[in-house]
Amino acid sequence: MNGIKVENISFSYTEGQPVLSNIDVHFRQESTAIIGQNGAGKTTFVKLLKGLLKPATGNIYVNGMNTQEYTVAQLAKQIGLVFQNPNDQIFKHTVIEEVMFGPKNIGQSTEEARQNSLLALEKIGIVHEADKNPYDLSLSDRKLVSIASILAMKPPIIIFDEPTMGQDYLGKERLKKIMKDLRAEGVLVLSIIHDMDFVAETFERTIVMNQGKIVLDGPTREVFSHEQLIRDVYLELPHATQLGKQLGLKQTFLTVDELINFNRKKQ
Ligand SMILES: Nc1ncnc2c1ncn2[C@@H]1O[C@H](COP(=O)(O)OP(=O)(O)OP(=O)(O)O)[C@@H](O)[C@H]1O
Repeated sequence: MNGIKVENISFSYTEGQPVLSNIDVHFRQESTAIIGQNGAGKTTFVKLLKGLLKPATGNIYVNGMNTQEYTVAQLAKQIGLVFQNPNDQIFKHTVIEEVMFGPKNIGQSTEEARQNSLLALEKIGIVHEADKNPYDLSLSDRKLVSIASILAMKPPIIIFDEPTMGQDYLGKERLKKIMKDLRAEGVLVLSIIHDMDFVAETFERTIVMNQGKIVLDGPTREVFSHEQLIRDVYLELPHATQLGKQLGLKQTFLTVDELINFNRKKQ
């Protein structure tokens, strides 16, 4: 069974205070954004997918492996998680050592790990920083290092937690390309994300969480067509979607380019 199958899971940190309840969802190939206001349970959910936490009830299968029955180390070949804060992930003295740590840990030889790490750094666009100390880099480049560390392990599933945090326009464009390339290579890409324009421009599917439950799940365009529901859970629509609505158009636009093209065709 490929992808991630989540079967009716619940989870709480403190007894009697459920953080997630009755979540039933399947991730196959589509790149998927997980959105929701602060405290909705997104980070807890992805920690469960990664096997860092175990569900109180229900099961999660990662490429067929039940997370209840495997350690985080055993699951690491299947699923990588890029943490929200790169400082939680980085602890070596050079970028290349940092990126090689994960691949070596899952059994790659030093040479193989070096090759995969250099390739990952090249893909991310920071191979020229391989010998620098990660802490001499900007926060946004450090975030790229933490992404390269996961890419170098070549897991078939990669989850990003707030990848656009601290990234400027170029950083976001680069991330968008990395995610789209991964998708084209057959990697299952999931991401927690607060930047709605980035969601609209990047992901095929969007899941909306609120108070520990999935309240909307579908193709990104369809999800953003539910204007009132999105507002009810204190989220905003992407700017292009808002603009289309303000212009009185019925369609749900995801990008400004779509809106411009639509107007051109009308003229
Ligand atoms: N380690 C923990 N111990 C106890 N409660 C926790 C812990 N981590 C998170 N929580 C609580 O669980 C709930 C869900 O938090 P979580 O971080 O999963 O939400 P989130 O949607 O990722 O929020 P954010 O967007 O702010 O990161 C919140 O009420 C939070 O206070």
